[in-house]
Formats: sequence, structure tokens, C-alpha cells
Amino acid sequence: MSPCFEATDLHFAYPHRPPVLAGASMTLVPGERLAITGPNGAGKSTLMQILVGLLRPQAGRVVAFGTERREEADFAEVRRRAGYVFQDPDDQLFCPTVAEDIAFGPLNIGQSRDEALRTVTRVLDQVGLTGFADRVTHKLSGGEKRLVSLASVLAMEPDVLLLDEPTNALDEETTDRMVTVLNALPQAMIVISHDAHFRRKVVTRTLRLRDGVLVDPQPTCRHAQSAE
Ligand SMILES: Nc1ncnc2c1ncn2[C@@H]1O[C@H](COP(=O)(O)OP(=O)(O)OP(=O)(O)O)[C@@H](O)[C@H]1O
Repeated sequence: MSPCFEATDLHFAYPHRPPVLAGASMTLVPGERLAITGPNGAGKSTLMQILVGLLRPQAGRVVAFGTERREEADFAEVRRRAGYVFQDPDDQLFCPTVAEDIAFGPLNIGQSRDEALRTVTRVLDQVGLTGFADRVTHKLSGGEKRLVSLASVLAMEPDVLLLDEPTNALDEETTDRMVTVLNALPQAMIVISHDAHFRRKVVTRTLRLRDGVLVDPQPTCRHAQSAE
């Protein structure tokens, strides 16, 4: 099965700043839910933005859905197929009502008003917010905003989800709700998360970003192997 994403030897520095990525490599295959952890400022969001072409690395390769991506036009297709849920829902939601926020993308790609409204109902059901369509977005709780952000991304039927800190500032109950929603989705995912409880419940593999490279935080037990 060909990987959804394959990043090789990425190097990246913001202008006049020390390097953030210094040879980071990772692969995401269909069905996988990969967590990226690492200290604050390690470059996790930077890496995710490189994967969808919002930032360009100074060196390294990004292959998405079987094709190497270099130009803006290549990444426009990647962004259609890889739904990015931002760390801050206020960066994602900008319409007065939940229905308008969720319908924005589907209307933009040519769905009729009726189709878009059916999409709104479907994705709100999917995230457990049935009946929220006419709610005023800026009056929602932080947890509800986060779920609406996810719904607005699901409305575009992405092949892959990229989630930046999906449980940040959520209480235990809403975190459990996010866990249930994500576990019911078929999409492969890359999830930036500091939340070990969440990672245990959702992800299938974890990589840690440290000093610009991605490493397996729990490499197969070498002691056990060498003792054999
Ligand atoms: N636009 C920018 N210009 C200059 N430096 C930036 C910019 N964006 C991020 N940085 C810096 O790059 C480094 C990596 O940032 P990034 O947001 O990718 O880290 P992160 O691992 O996602 O952090 P956190 O866990 O705190 O969200 C940080 O030192 C940050 O201050």
C-alpha cells in the first residue's frame, strides 16, 4: 500500500533563526494514526505545515499520495486531500453560524445549497453535535468549537487528517468525546499531541521530534534483542 505521506530528510529554518528541522523523516501509511510529540517549539507545527505546502523546506522531499510535491499547484491538491485541523479553532472558524462555517468548503467546491446542508447535518452527527447547525459559532464552548473545526474539515471528505493538538484545553469529558469521534473515522491521521492519555487511546504509532529529527521514543527493546 503506498504511503499517504513520505517526508525525507527535511531541513527547515525560519529566516535569521536557528534550524528547526535538521533531517526529519517520516512516513504515514493508510489506516495509520501517527502521533508527533516533542517539546514546545521543537517544530511539530512547522513539520505539519511543510507536509501540506504552507511552508517550503530548504532541503528534503515531500511525497504525498504517491507523487513528489514541489510547487504550489502540487500542494493545492495535497490540501484538498489532507484536512488540516488547526491548533486554535478561531483560526479555522470565521462565519457567524456553525452551518455557514461547515458549508463554506463544500459550497466552494460546487456543492448545491441542499447538498451542502446535507453535508452539514452528516458531519455534525459524526462529531456528536446534532442540532448545532444554527448555533452562533463565537458563542460555542472551546470544546464545541474544536469539534466544529473537525466537522468543517470532515465536510471536505479528506483522505488524511492532520490534527494539531486536538485535545488542547479540553476537559476530560470532551477529550473522551474527541477520542470516540476520531476512533470512529477511517482516515489515516497525523496528530500532534502532548496528551499521553489521548495518544494511548487513539494513535497506533508515535514519533518524537527533538533537535530537528524524528525518532521512535520507544525503540524496540535492544537489550532484549542483544540478550538473545
Ligand atoms: N513564523 C515564524 N517565524 C519565526 N520563527 C517561528 C515562526 N513560527 C514558529 N517559529 C519558531 O520556530 C520554532 C518551532 O515552532 P513550532 O510552532 O513549529 O513548534 P511546535 O513544536 O509546534 O511548538 P508547540 O508545542 O509549542 O506548539 C519555535 O521556536 C517558534 O518560535
